[in-house]
Amino acid sequence: MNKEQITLKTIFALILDKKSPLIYGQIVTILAILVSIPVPLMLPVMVDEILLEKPSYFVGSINYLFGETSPFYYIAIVTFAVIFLRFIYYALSVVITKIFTKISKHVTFMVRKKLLLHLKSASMNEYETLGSGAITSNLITDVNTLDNFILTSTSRFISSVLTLVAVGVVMIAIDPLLGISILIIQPLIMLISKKMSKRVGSLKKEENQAIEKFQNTLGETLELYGQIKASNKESYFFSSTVDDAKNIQITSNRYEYKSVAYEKLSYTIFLIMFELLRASGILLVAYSDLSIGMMFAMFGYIWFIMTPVQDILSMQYSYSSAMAALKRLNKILDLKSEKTGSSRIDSHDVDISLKDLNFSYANDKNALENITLEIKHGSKIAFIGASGSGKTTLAQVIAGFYEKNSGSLTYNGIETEDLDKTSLRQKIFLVLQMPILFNSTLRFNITMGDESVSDEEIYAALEIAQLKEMLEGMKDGLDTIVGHHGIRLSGGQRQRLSIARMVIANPSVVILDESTSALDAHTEAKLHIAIKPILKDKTVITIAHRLSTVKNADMIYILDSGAIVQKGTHEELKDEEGHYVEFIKNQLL
Ligand SMILES: Nc1ncnc2c1ncn2[C@@H]1O[C@H](COP(=O)(O)OP(=O)(O)OP(=O)(O)O)[C@@H](O)[C@H]1O
Repeated sequence: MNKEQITLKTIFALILDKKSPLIYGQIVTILAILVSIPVPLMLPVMVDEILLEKPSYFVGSINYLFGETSPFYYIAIVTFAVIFLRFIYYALSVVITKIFTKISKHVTFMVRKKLLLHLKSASMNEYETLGSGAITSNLITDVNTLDNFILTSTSRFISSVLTLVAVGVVMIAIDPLLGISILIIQPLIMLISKKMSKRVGSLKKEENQAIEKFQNTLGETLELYGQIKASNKESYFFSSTVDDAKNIQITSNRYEYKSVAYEKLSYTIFLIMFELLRASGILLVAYSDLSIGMMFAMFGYIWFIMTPVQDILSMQYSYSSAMAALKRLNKILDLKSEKTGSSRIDSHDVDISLKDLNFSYANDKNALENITLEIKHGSKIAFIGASGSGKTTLAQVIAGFYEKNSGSLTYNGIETEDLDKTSLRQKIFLVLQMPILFNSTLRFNITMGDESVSDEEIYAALEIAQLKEMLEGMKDGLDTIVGHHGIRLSGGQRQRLSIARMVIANPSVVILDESTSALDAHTEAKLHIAIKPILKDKTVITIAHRLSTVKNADMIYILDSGAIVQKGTHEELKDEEGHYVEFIKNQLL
């Protein structure tokens, strides 16, 4: 087991962080129990002491405090006392809930924080094995399940057990036979009804699955609405969504009527047992010395212990769901962290070297095979190859996004494992083919939140990226919101924005992965001219399909099925039989 994992022990330790509220909470809980226990007893006692004229403790105490008075006042005083105790109980319950909610929210916050901090350093390869959907649901739903368990176990478990013990003592003192019968029968009935609710649990599961499937289909249908219309597939997609909606109707129908039937059945069993206990109570009054008042008190306690019994029984369910949630949460903590060291790249110049490097995406076959190459600082390199040959993968491994499986990857002679990854990312900038933007302002998307960048610098970067005209057309200028994933910008505008981001970041190594593929030839040419001085002293790795883009590179690497199959300058390769000649031929077609 990974030592980082969250276990019950971890949770317990987090609860103990709040030691004083915890102790205070338990003291208030005991007070609340002490206040609530006499309540069901007080008015029934009046039956004996007033109606059956057998004055005892209560009447005696009232006489002592207020002097002898009439039955009306005796009953009124006790009623006020009961109401008062109920209010006190209410106030104490609020305090208890406040204390324990605070404790459970502290624990769940710490759990969320631990998971987020782990995610922050998870390696990309590992992160992709779970995906954003599962992680989001873990961080929200599973942590909430845990929250529920912590709240109920810290606040209600001890109080329920203590209440049952206290009531048990009182009931046995009143009448041992009836007391023990109630203490055995009541939980037994609750257990039976719990078992019944388990049966409907599987129906609820079916309903939930149907809802989840509907949500997924609906989500995808709505997200790809435009594409569905463009491919004239509305009928197909919407009819399968309607089928999923129908499935919700069927499963909900089954679940809802059966759950009500079971609920009512278990309540009926409870009422029958209640009647039997009542009959036993009356028989005990008739044949033993149990008084009528005490009999009523016992009836009151049957209802009274319903809540603690229910709480204890539901704790088992809450415990098993919390354990299942923990298991899922620990999957996040099992994601291996990015290997990072403390060595930093201090110089501006970065020489990159790859030797016999292999890489595969999670358990797949190798996406990169025995890659060996040297990238000297300031050189201009190009990767070409068929679609799927591994160009982007290679660029991402060089940029430190993915971790190699074997071989060596060094920056200025420092192995990637020993390198502080933040220092690497300051030096390398990857301009993607399809940059995804934050749903924020243009300014934020260019500076990535770095407030030290002035508007003048941003305007200059936008001018180089050929976005000045676009900016002039926006009435909110740099404060224009770009929409979810940058939806309000065209593909070409997003690519240019990413280039502006690179200009601002001013890295030593720039990787351009088809970063101008969405531009028209005229804009692309202008951009190349504008960016040339910026790239002059930088290492530039270009991935491109156009001959004109790669022709002037110092070294061209040709990839096929994840391996370098040819390398050389344009001059060397153009006469060499192989992939490059094919590449040139294809450009001429
Ligand atoms: N995140 C990923 N998870 C799993 N496999 C992936 C992932 N990204 C790419 N691949 C696989 O790795 C191989 C190389 O993909 P890569 O994107 O590096 O190719 P490419 O040469 O850049 O292609 P293109 O020119 O189409 O962009 C492909 O077989 C692809 O299916």
